[in-house]
Amino acid sequence: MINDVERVLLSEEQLAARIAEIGAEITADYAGKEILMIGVLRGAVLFMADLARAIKVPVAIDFMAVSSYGAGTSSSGVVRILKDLDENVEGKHVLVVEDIIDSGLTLNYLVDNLKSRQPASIKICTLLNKPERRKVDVDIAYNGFTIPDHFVIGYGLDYAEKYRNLPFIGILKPEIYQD
Ligand SMILES: O=P(O)(O)OC[C@H]1O[C@H](OP(=O)(O)OP(=O)(O)O)[C@H](O)[C@@H]1O
Ligand SMILES: Nc1nc2[nH]cnc2c(=O)[nH]1
Repeated sequence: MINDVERVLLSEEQLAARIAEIGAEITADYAGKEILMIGVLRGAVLFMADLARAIKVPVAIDFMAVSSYGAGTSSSGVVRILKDLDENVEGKHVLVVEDIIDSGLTLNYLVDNLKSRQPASIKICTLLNKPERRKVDVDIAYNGFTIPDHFVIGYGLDYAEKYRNLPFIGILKPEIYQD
């Protein structure tokens, strides 16, 4: 698995340090409130688990699964809800947690969908942001790292369901996906 990595973009230590910072920022911004964190399966799971523990106000957790990528490396633009929330978001302070925002198509669809359910507030937190590939505007409240346009894997992010358990964010060797 490690031999498929061209280079480490963000080390385990860099990820932990930045997540501690974002957690402190979110804790201050939501003082006196409760957060409903909505994780976008499956990539956001590792980030969400670490971020939740860095936040000191009460956090409830729910998940949505949407599909836009299949096994390829770019978004089709067609977003489907594969799993909806278990919680009602009406009147809640929703924090949508993503691993990466690339074209923005997934989040754009998801946020519109969630807004129609009348949360008290809705904000987006992403670990990684790839602005070079943006197709639609996304309003990001908390951004871990802005990264260049490489296909990255690890710390939740996959290629064809592999590499999610790498503890760092790495750049995948192009020959792995350019057959
Ligand atoms: O900004 P976009 O171009 O829409 O891309 C971002 C989306 O792509 C990835 O999900 P993916 O569909 O690969 O599913 P996964 O999280 O299960 O790996 C990522 O987790 C985001 O949800
Ligand atoms: N694994 C992975 N998924 C993505 N979805 C959008 N961009 C990326 C990326 O660079 N890596």
